[in-house]
Amino acid sequence: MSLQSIKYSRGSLDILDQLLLPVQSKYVAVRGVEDGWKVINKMQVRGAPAIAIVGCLSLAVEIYPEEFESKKRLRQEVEGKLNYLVSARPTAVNMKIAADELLALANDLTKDETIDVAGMKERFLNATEAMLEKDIADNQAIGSHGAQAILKRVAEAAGAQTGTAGPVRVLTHCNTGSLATAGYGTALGVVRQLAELGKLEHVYCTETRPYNQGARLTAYELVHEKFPATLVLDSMVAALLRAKNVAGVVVGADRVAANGDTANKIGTYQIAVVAKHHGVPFYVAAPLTSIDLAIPGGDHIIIEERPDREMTHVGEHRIAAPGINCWNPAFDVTPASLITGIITERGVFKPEELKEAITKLLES
Ligand SMILES: CSC[C@H]1O[C@H](OP(=O)(O)O)[C@H](O)[C@@H]1O
Repeated sequence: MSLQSIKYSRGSLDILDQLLLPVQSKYVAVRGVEDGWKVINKMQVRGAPAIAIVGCLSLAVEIYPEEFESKKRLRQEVEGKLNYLVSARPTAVNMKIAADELLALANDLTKDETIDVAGMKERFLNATEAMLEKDIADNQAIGSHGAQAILKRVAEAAGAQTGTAGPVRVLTHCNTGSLATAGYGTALGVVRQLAELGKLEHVYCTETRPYNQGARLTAYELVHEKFPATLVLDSMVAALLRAKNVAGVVVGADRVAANGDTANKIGTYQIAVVAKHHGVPFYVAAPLTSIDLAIPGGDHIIIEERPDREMTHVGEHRIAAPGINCWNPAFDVTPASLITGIITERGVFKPEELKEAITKLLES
């Protein structure tokens, strides 16, 4: 059993093929950008942060053995390959943000007369490799901020001191753990932190049809960690919140707009509506690399639509009537009005505070 979604050393990249989990744990070699694009598009690797990291590392393994005639030639190669990688899946913003940052670095290095083409390539490789450790550190910070926010909320509701709250029951959707990131996870990082604090009574995970990230991946992680966990059907969330005293919902994000509207796995919006009805706090956990201040609201987010076969078949087994039409958006948008807080590595923000707070952080 492995929870390491990405194995990298300079010149070598392997990803855990998540289409085969949980019954088979098999790594697939990614030898360059073409392989990187394919494993992202086919969802052999998925999860907004993991998509960006695998995409950028696929470029790193491609350029590592190459000798470039000039810094301009290297920059041209980097720009073309990064734009190609961004096209693999349109909704998560992390790959686009990483591409923009790496292209800005390539532009700066091209102009820097103190660095030759070999030095530029080394600096570029170092920048892509740094994404792995930074993502894990960000996720641990998200976990800490998120756990404290949920416990504080529970204590306030009970009129008690924050330190006395819990243990709590939480619900999560899709997979936002080590299999969606470089490690530890975002929303599942909050669950891990609650468990590390001894404050996790129970975690419920939804199956997350049709790719079943919850049943296949999150359940895999929770069993691996020996957390008290229960799998529920996507259709059970209302009954669960009514019956099981869930203290909070925490989900991930693929793209958070400037006003806090959040695109996440299909079904998230529905859970947020049910949480509002039952007075259960609803949190989004996401690194700053999932926040897109360039778009004002959720209506501007492109929602990926995936093949009908993901709905009509489970593996090779057909479960839907031949000939039926299907609608298979991979994500939906939860309006900011349904979100209690957005948990980042720099703190927890109310949606209405997000744009100003993140702008200040990015300028500091
Ligand atoms: C920390 S992963 C964020 C996000 O990505 C997942 O989508 P997919 O499995 O299609 O890549 C899901 O929406 C997670 O919440």
